[in-house]
Amino acid sequence: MSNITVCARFRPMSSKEKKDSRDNISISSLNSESFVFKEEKEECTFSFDKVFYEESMQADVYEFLALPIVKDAVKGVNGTIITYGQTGAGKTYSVEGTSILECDEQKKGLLPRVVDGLFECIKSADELTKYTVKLSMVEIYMEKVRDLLDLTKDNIQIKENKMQEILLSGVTEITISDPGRSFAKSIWWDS
Ligand SMILES: Nc1ncnc2c1ncn2[C@@H]1O[C@H](COP(=O)(O)OP(=O)(O)OP(=O)(O)O)[C@@H](O)[C@H]1O
Repeated sequence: MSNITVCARFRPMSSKEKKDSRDNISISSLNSESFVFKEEKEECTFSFDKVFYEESMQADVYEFLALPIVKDAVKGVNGTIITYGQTGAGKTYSVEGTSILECDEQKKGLLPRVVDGLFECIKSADELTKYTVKLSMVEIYMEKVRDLLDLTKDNIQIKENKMQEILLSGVTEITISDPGRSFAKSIWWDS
């Protein structure tokens, strides 16, 4: 498997989209890695590491895409998860779920699952290894990095150290000791 995994996810169409949808455009599944996009007489096949179709569950996306990254992180390997897509495509749903405070197990997104998974992996790791879990939250807006845990830091600089690690200089880091606390803290800081 390569170092980068790229997946596509379809979400169910809204009632408005169903009403407005054009008959001359269709998407058909070939298998779990490819689909065919058809417009008029033109056909195009798209292939990914995995395609999550409309009926895919949040747990499927987590297990395929995020769990390997969580397991690697516990072994000291850096990982990143990026969602990309036009407005309304389903990025927030995939990452957070219907709400970041959502209790519905099925609809929980990647973020709460990653936090739970991280602590699960740490719990089952050997007792000789000591872990520290820290949380930072930033947003990039108009080319500036803003610290969401301290809004006075509105122009955080991205730097590289001698070990070629990318750092957000001066960003707020809070130490997290259990999964529940990470959300309580981030929500408390946010409000
Ligand atoms: N896989 C899914 N299953 C069911 N509903 C979904 C799914 N993905 C997205 N939705 C719903 O579609 C709507 C748009 O999704 P969402 O808000 O996640 O889009 P977004 O890409 O984050 O948009 P924006 O860039 O505008 O913030 C929401 O009502 C969301 O609940």
